[in-house]
Amino acid sequence: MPDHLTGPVLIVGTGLLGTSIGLALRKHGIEVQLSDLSADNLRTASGLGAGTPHTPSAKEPQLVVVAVPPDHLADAISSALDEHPTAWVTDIGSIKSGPLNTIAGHTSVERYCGSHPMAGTQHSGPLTASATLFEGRPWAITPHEATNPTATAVVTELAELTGATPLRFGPEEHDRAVARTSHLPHLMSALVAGRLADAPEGHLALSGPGVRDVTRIAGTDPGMWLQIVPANAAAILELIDQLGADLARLQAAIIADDRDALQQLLANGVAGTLAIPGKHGGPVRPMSSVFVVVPDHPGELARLFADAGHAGVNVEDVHIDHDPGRDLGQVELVVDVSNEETLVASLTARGWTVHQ
Ligand SMILES: NC(=O)c1ccc[n+]([C@@H]2O[C@H](COP(=O)([O-])OP(=O)(O)OC[C@H]3O[C@@H](n4cnc5c(N)ncnc54)[C@H](O)[C@@H]3O)[C@@H](O)[C@H]2O)c1
Ligand SMILES: O=C(O)C(=O)C[C@]1(C(=O)O)C=C[C@@H](O)C=C1
Repeated sequence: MPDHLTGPVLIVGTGLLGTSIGLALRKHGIEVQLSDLSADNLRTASGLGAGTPHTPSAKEPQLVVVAVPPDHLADAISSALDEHPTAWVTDIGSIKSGPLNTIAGHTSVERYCGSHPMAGTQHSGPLTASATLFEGRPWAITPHEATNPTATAVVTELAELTGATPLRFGPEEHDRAVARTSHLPHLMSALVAGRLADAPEGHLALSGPGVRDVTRIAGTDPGMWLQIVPANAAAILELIDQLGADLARLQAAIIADDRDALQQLLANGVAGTLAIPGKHGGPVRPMSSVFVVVPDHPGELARLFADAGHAGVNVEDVHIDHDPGRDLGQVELVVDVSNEETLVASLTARGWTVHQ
């Protein structure tokens, strides 16, 4: 077996993640075989061009990527090691220690190296998959003590080929890290969104970008999270304890109108947002938002992006808001702060209504 990624790659589980990995690998001409318990998802993924359904006569895979729901990871990794005795095996599940502990006694466990791309959306299933899902995102590579170094190298190459940035973590360290960066944020988003579900009539008409930013991920199908949370309970509970203490401090500060205490809690939040690394794991670059009023007609967004392109400005992020009751939308273009004035001048000259 070559010690770098040549394929074929067998993807087990053709949902959002599995199909996105297949699409990204096909762009590099790597042979991708697909399998799934759901014949519908398998058909959709292969129809989208993520690979071809795996058959018993298919060429032996060099690498198996297990992309099934968290509760089924250990069984699927173990089956992959049994059924493909010459293949390296990885999984891309959101938690690493539990599945590893279950398969630790497998006679071929050295062929397994866990991994976890920090990329996703609030949707599941193959239909919303994208070849570019992983671009610029971190991808944890989590070898265990007995992992063969070639398995680690091949899985690292998988992450790189999809455009992600591979980062090495031990499995337990990984689980503690994602409790903070993924699991707690998801649960808090769900709790804040839960306060909206029983809002008095009419109040939600005042939903601006703030509440949308905080609650987007709460819209995810709870199925995956019902499996992730118990699998990382200890690390999540430790953070909930800390957060509980913060909430008590916040409550006390508000009751006592203690501006200093309130300032400290808010400043901590600012420090937290600044600590998040930028794209590709680089330092955070200062960004600016340019808001553009866009008529709610076909083709207007394409025209706006083309005009931003003419200005020579790279749009780093986009958010779209609809103005309730009006035939207008507001598009927030997030750009490097050094490009803000150029973009505003260029879009204004081309007839757009722009706010900063
Ligand atoms: N969605 C995300 O944001 C995200 C991000 C990173 C990692 N992950 C992890 O990736 C994995 C897949 O998540 P997803 O969002 O693609 O889920 P998904 O629900 O979109 O897809 C899961 C797929 O696995 C199939 N499946 C279930 N059990 C199977 C089995 N035993 N054998 C073969 N196929 C099986 C299902 O039919 C489905 O097609 C999960 O372990 C999740 O923790 C998800
Ligand atoms: O963007 C999103 O929708 C996600 O929540 C993706 C996200 C995360 O960043 O927390 C969710 C769970 C996965 O294990 C990895 C990525």
